[in-house]
Amino acid sequence: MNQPASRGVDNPIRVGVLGARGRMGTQVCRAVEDAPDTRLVAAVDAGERMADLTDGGAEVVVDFTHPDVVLDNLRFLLEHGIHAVVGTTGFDQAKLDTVRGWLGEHPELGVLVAPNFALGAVLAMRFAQQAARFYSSAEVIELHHNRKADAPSGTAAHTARVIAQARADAGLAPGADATTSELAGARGARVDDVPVHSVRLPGLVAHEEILFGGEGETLTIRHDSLDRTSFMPGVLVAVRSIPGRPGLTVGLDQMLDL
Ligand SMILES: NC(=O)C1=CN([C@@H]2O[C@H](COP(=O)(O)OP(=O)(O)OC[C@H]3O[C@@H](n4cnc5c(N)ncnc54)[C@H](O)[C@@H]3O)[C@@H](O)[C@H]2O)C=CC1
Ligand SMILES: O=C(O)C1=N[C@H](C(=O)O)C[C@H](O)C1
Repeated sequence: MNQPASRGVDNPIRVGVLGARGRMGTQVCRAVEDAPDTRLVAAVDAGERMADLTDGGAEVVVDFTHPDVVLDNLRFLLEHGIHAVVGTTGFDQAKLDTVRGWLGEHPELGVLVAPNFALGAVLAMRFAQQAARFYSSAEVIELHHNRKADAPSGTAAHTARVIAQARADAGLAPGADATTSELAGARGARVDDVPVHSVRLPGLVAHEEILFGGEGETLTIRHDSLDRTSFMPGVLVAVRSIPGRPGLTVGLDQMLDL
């Protein structure tokens, strides 16, 4: 009986990159070229030929583009039988449901949507989920470089949702405070009732603090990506895993043994 060929140096995974000229895309191209078991077969940016992905025989495409274009990209990939690893942010429940619907027509394909590929950020979200039921109040502060397109960050929004869900699962009401805002926005934006604050400064890369408050104590969980290389091990884990994970996976934690 024919066994599927195992992947490695002699049979590398053929990878395409969308957003290939961007801050993340350039790093992903380099990481894919440097890894022994992956080969970069197409690097496509805005206005360039999507057909390069199919001509190059891409099996997996990594997307770091823009929230406004990522769904169109995904539809193209699924229609052409290509698995997707998506780092682009801006995925709410409606967008995830759209992708799930498309995957229903392509049950053999896998899509990972991950708000953050840095190991420490994934752990921080997991720790926040564990802490949530022990504290009445939580707030998220995300800090990023000033070229970032969106606010709040995908990671902060996901973290807030995870905290809210953990509280709801434990039967807890969201924490209250007595403050009246004198100025709109002074208490941040609300994601599922968790306040989220966005800071944008040149010099920053990607940072998140999750603050919990209870009787006479606080707990702060902080993660710092100091360089975009921090995301690359997670991207490569996802590229290797996604061909064996049909359907929609949300969060890199699903592919790690946490
Ligand atoms: N999940 C994660 O770990 C991370 C996610 N991100 C997210 O990745 C996305 C990109 O971030 P950056 O690389 O910093 O942005 P960037 O602006 O440096 O790069 C985006 C690139 O996508 C290109 N692009 C736009 N439309 C395109 C299209 N239709 N097809 C192909 N390419 C297209 C742009 O020309 C640009 O080169 C953002 O949503 C950001 O939040 C960023 C870092 C880590
Ligand atoms: O745009 C970025 O830089 C980042 N985007 C992601 C997000 O919005 O959470 C991940 C990381 O924070 C870097």
